[in-house]
Amino acid sequence: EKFEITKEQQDFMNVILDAYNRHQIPPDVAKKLLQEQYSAEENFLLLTEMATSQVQVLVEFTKNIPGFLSLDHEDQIALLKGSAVEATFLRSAQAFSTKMPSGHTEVLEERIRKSGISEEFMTPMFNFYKSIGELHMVQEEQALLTAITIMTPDRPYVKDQQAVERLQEPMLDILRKLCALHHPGEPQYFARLLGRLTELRTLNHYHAEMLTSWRMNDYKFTPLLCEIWDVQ
Ligand SMILES: CC(C)c1onc(-c2c(Cl)cccc2Cl)c1COc1ccc2c(ccn2Cc2cccc(C(=O)O)c2)c1
Repeated sequence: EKFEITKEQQDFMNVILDAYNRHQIPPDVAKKLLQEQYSAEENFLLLTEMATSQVQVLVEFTKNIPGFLSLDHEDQIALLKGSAVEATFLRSAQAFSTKMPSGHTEVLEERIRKSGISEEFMTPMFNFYKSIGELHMVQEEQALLTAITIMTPDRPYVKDQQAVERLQEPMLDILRKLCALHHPGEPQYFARLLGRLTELRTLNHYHAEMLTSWRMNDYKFTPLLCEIWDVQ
């Protein structure tokens, strides 16, 4: 049956979901959101800490995606570097729309709005957060969409794109079936999810500009962020 999730697909899904849930931003980092006082510098430092923690979470999650560790090592790095910003946008969108305890969301939005990011990037960023929130994704869909984003074959410097395609395709098939299962009344739901992946790519461009403007104002990043985002 076209939409029947097979036993091995269910097992695969459980591996991805367990990895997605096991690696969370440490609660003390999320808690700081409420405590630290407001200033552009303080907000930037908090967001930098969250982004750094998010990259560590991302690396651990990625290592648990079946097949990732058997890829060429340089391709593993190319996939992580190529997807880090998109995966963080997805994770931060999900933090906004579901997991954050009430009250955190407003504080988080406030801190992002006052962290030295110029107005022109706020609109696309918060439009994306809104468009993800409106999808009401279940956890499995969130976890799979993140894994699919990471396993994007046409990232810069990926040598063996076919090997990445072979890992991404089975995940797209499971996602298609999950969408039919969890959103029976919306036959276009799967297509809408994939549309978000296209929107994500445009955010890479805005993010590169955000980095440039922060650096021009002498904001500093952590070594891990400098490495994954190729700055400094
Ligand atoms: C270096 C820093 C200023 C930065 O540069 N670009 C972005 C940046 C920005 Cl400003 C937006 C989107 C992507 C990036 Cl990289 C950021 C801030 O990055 C983050 C990273 C993670 C974020 C946030 C916001 C929320 N989250 C996720 C989150 C927070 C708290 C709890 C949980 C949880 O899972 O429990 C998750 C910001």
